[in-house]
Amino acid sequence: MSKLRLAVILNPHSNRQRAAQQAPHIMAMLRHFGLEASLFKTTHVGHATSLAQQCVAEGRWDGIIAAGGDGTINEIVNGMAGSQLPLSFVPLGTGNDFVKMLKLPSNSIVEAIRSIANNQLRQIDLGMINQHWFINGVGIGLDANVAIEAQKLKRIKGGLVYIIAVLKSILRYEARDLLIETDDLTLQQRINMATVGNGGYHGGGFWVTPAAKIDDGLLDVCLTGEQSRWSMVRDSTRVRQGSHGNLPSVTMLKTRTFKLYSERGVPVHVDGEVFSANLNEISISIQPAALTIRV
Ligand SMILES: Nc1ncnc2c1ncn2[C@@H]1O[C@H](COP(=O)(O)OP(=O)(O)OP(=O)(O)O)[C@@H](O)[C@H]1O
Repeated sequence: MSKLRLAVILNPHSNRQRAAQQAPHIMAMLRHFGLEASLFKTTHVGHATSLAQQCVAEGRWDGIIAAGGDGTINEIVNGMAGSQLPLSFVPLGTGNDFVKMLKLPSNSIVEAIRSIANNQLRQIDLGMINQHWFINGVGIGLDANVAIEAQKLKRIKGGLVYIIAVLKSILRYEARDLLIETDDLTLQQRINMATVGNGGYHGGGFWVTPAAKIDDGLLDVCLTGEQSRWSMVRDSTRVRQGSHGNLPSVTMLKTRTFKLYSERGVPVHVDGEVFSANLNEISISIQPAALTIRV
């Protein structure tokens, strides 16, 4: 069998610039496992989408490898939509929430590349929000506000950014009155946070939608109603373990479509990146078996 020819799209900016140093190691490991690969580094926001579009159009690749975090995977998926080209993953991000669904032997670069070389293909679902693809999930409300606050803190480095962003959001974010429509329900509720997942892990390892499967043709939704600031902090350990489903403030749902209306507007993140600071209408659907992956 001839060698697989793979295009590696690497975001050197992932995990606070640490991904940049991994490029030589990744290329050496790909060669070691008998794969032929070329490296394309992103130079700006949105670049991974145009690189993926270019790879699809060229027609000379057997697959693309997303080397970065969830935001990079999202950009690549948006450049590959509709193509049959398989996508693989070398996790280099901060949260790496999507790849947690793939149950790779460990989170190491070598194991990720070993599994790519095994050449097992599978079909997975993708989500779509207002005409934009997502692979892992959409966060609406407080957690999207955290992403917005973190973006504002450009001058502060390291994990402190997230601690400040979380504290500011818990202290200042106000729950919104939302109208939500799913396949079988219409709800009118004051909501602090809504997570719509294809994958199960969000916000850097929180198991918010623990029943999610990436190939079941369904979205998993977790709605959190208005609650005191103290109970938000207290319940966060339950969310990490995925055991928050029966808390009184939490509603879990499965659906194919999810529509939301908010008069005041809500902040939204998609696959961990800020999507909008204020949306009044959101329409989300699941597209079954929309992406082929090689993992
Ligand atoms: N050269 C670049 N300079 C600045 N930003 C970039 C560059 N290339 C890509 N980006 C942006 O970096 C964003 C974040 O990257 P990514 O999600 O891979 O890392 P992360 O945030 O550390 O990981 P995770 O999302 O898994 O927590 C991407 O959405 C992309 O728009």
